[in-house]
Amino acid sequence: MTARKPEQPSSIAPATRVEAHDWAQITDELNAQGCAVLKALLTPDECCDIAALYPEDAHFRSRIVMGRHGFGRGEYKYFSYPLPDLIAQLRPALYAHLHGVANRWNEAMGIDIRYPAAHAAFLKRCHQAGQSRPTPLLLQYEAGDYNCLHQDLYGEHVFPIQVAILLSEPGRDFTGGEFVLTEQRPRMQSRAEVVPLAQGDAVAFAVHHRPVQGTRGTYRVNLRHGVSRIRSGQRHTLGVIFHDAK
Ligand SMILES: O=C(O)CCC(=O)C(=O)O
Ligand SMILES: [Fe+2]
Repeated sequence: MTARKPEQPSSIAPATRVEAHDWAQITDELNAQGCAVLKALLTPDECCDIAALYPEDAHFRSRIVMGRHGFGRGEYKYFSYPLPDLIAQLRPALYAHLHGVANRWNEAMGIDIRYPAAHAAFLKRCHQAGQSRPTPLLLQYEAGDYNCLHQDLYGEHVFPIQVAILLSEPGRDFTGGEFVLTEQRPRMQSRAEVVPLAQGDAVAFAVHHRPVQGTRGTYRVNLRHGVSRIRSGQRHTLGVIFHDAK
């Protein structure tokens, strides 16, 4: 007789794990700070499995060497459709919890675009406008690499929140390489935020702008994200962007 193995977190469907997070708190954090962390969204095994896809070109539509474009140093690859199962499940599950925040941000900023409840419906809108190439990406950094501050805009249609998942363990797999957000406020100096992440943690953050409640009403701030220099080792990230690309 074989002993039954206790249920491993990795046997729980990713969409179920998304549900288990405290979305009221994540929503509050996003509204207050423009970013929120989802602890242990992926298990260490899942992180290793996804990072191990990097050399397997059959999963990807293109490879970008950041130094060639002035994006920093390091490289990344965009997945092709169909996405690996785990990513294909996570993307709509995360979107379903984020579209409400996105709609309230647009309302507060006086933007009349609204996002449908289902990711498939939003993707249809992107695809009909010619944005049909998948945007989930896998990034790989070595010692000395970094990712310059940027915004992931790929056409007219933009979902205003994206998610990045750290696949490597800080201190063990790499040092340095902090996830950084900057927020540019109108007629004021910029604010920086460093987001501490452990392996498997996800950060949800504003893609390009968000509303901030000031004393004299709501104003719009402009955000960028990047990664500080990797001091040693190797760092992998999974990027989940909800709009597709031209
Ligand atoms: O490597 C990171 O943490 C940032 C990745 C990134 O720029 C993205 O997911 O859009
Ligand atoms: Fe990015």
